[in-house]
Amino acid sequence: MEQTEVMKPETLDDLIKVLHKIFESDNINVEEVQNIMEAYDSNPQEWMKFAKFDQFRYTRNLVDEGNGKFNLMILCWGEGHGSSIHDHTDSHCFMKLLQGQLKETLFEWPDKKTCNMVQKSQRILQTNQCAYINDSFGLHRVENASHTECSASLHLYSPPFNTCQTFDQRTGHKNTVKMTFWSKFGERTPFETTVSQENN
Ligand SMILES: N[C@@H](CS(=O)O)C(=O)O
Ligand SMILES: [Fe+2]
Repeated sequence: MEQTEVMKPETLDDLIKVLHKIFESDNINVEEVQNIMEAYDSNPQEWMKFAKFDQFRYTRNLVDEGNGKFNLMILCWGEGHGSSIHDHTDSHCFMKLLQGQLKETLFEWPDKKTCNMVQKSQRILQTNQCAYINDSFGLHRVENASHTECSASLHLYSPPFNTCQTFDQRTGHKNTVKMTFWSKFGERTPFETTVSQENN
């Protein structure tokens, strides 16, 4: 597939503009998106207004709805916060570190007969790095393993989705959970719509 030359987005707004352009097409070049997201140098001044932390669990903060083609959000991870093992509902998932580090652990889909969860690999993502996953790669769990620093990550999901499956590491049993936003466009989401968040 043709890849337009990688230009460097100078700001988060710039990055969002480029992403809109790329996602006008129905054929997504994963490497191109990954390169563009990685090329943006995280500047906390530009994304601070979206980054709302919670004391107890990681938060999902919607930044842009990508003309219906993608959801762009900032996830805020306090010390020790992590997600459960989960899938990505057949979507593309790009995850760029804006601040701190995150540990990503990959798992195979549970064995149909034994329900065993097999760990495939583990890596530490550094600031500005952009990782990619979809369901064909397997499942993952993401954690801020630091006890002293918080982390923030920019996630792009295409197409957008609002439920996923989570898996119990010991039994391989799965649950469908609703995913909600802690804030949208910098404004805290009203309480009623956030109580069912369960993916952490
Ligand atoms: N996929 C997760 C975050 S992560 O652990 O990759 C979510 O959207 O909440
Ligand atoms: Fe994920």
